[in-house]
Amino acid sequence: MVVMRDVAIAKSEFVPDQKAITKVQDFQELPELFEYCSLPQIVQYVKCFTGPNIMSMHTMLINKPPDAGKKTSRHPMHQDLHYFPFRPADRIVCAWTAMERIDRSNGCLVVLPGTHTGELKQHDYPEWEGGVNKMYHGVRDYDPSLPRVHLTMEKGDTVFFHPILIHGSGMNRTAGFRKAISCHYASSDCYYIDVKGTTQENIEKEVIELALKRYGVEEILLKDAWMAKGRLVQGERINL
Ligand SMILES: CCCCCCCC(=O)SCCNC(=O)CCNC(=O)[C@H](O)C(C)(C)COP(=O)(O)OP(=O)(O)OC[C@H]1O[C@@H](n2cnc3c(N)ncnc32)[C@H](O)[C@@H]1OP(=O)(O)O
Ligand SMILES: O=C(O)CCC(=O)C(=O)O
Repeated sequence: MVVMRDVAIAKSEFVPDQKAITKVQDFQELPELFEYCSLPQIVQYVKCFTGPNIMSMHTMLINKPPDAGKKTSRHPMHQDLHYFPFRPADRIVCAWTAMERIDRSNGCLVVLPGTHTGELKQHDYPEWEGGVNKMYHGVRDYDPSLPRVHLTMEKGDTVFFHPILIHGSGMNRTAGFRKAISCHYASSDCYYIDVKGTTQENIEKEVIELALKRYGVEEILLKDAWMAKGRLVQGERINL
């Protein structure tokens, strides 16, 4: 499990530690939270994309904090496939469930409809004055005039989306912590790719640096990190 703090709040001396938490990632070994990933109400839709052999690859409990005034609570527009060294993209899907009412005031999801039919684009850190959270890469070039949809969701509403869909989320302008839970699923028939020489090389480099710093692990590839995180939800574990 990785506990992540908002960069602006983590660097402030005045905020109690737990008030800085922006997300808990990789909860696949925590039964109470992992129950979300196998809920029949969710899996019945996931199966339409993955088929019967379903792996959970990435889990997040997102706790977007009240913005500290630096706009770091925003999540830049990105494509999740940037982080994933496995394919095909059409066999990967994200389920994202609102744990309370989420609208523009507390930083709802923003999507660019139809972009899932495009290509994976180059991602980098956005040039934001107030700082950017670690590994929150954004799409370098997308057409800012494309129509945007802000997803207002009620507690328990779930959205399912493709890993090439360009999406992000806005600033939390309220005093509350905006909560959502999500799981990225993939078919266990998916296969790993080598990201060397691709646009994903920069995220692999960061993951390798983090693995060395946090766990003292040397000589890993992006796919090794994912192999360790993946967990079977249903069916048979094949390639992943
Ligand atoms: C990899 C899979 C992604 C899947 C795709 C889904 C889309 C996404 O969610 S993208 C975002 C993914 N982000 C991540 O996975 C990041 C995971 N986070 C982490 O690993 C840690 O929280 C990490 C490395 C940022 C901080 O680790 P932690 O052990 O808490 O650090 P800590 O010892 O307190 O602080 C170390 C330094 O990092 C800084 N820091 C703390 N939090 C952050 C942050 N959010 N961003 C940037 N710097 C930070 C601290 O201020 C400190 O700086 P300094 O050395 O200058 O004093
Ligand atoms: O919950 C959010 O604010 C955005 C989550 C997201 O886009 C992601 O983690 O990929």
